[in-house]
Amino acid sequence: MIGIMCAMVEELEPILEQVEVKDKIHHGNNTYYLASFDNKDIVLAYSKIGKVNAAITATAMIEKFGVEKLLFSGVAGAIDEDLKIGDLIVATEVCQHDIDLTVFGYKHGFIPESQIFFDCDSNLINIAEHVADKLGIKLKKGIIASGDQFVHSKEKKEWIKEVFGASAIEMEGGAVGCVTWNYQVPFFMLRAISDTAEEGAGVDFDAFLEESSKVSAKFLLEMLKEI
Ligand SMILES: Nc1ncnc2c(CN3C[C@H](CSc4cnccn4)[C@@H](O)C3)c[nH]c12
Repeated sequence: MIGIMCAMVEELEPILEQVEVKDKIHHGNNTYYLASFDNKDIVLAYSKIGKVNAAITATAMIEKFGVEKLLFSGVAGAIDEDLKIGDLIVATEVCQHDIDLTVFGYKHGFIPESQIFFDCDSNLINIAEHVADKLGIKLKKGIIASGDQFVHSKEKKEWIKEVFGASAIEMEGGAVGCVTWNYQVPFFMLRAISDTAEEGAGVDFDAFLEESSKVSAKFLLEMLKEI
């Protein structure tokens, strides 16, 4: 079983429209859609915004639905200057920029018995690169940082870039990476840029959420054909 996760309903809708939904299961204040696509069994859900909600959904996908690969599709704020609105980025690693135990001598993003960075699955990244080549689509790869805040400040964005080397910013991937690392389930995350994460990002976000969600969804569905 392949799991497909998003954070917002707007990110999931363009995927749901393209798959054959067989059943809907309500669980833990989420709706899980059991579907098939390209003769593959998939379960889809949006978690709601933020790392805790994302962790709940990722855990349920694994524990209740037995997913063996978890793929995330959605939008993100750009940190790297070469990322423009509508561009795609695949996460090589994810982290949580709002974890701070530095007073105890730990690095930003570190929690004891855990790790700062969680690797995304190299096989799925390779498939994404193959699909991008086939479709002639530019696909950036990089570290994506998550935190429970919508970043709309150049100063904050630059700090996250300096401390974590992140190329993009969002609010769920780091939590999903932590869950999949703990359960040893392959994790892949694709995001399309919706804003610059600087002053005024909220306006861009509202304007480009739907369009960028479709960019990510379309690419993810192409990937599903190759998995
Ligand atoms: N600059 C940014 N910083 C942090 N995260 C992001 C994202 C990615 N998603 C979108 C959404 C913003 S919060 C939200 C959205 N709409 C209504 C309420 N909250 C949240 O799920 C994280 C895109 N740009 C980002």
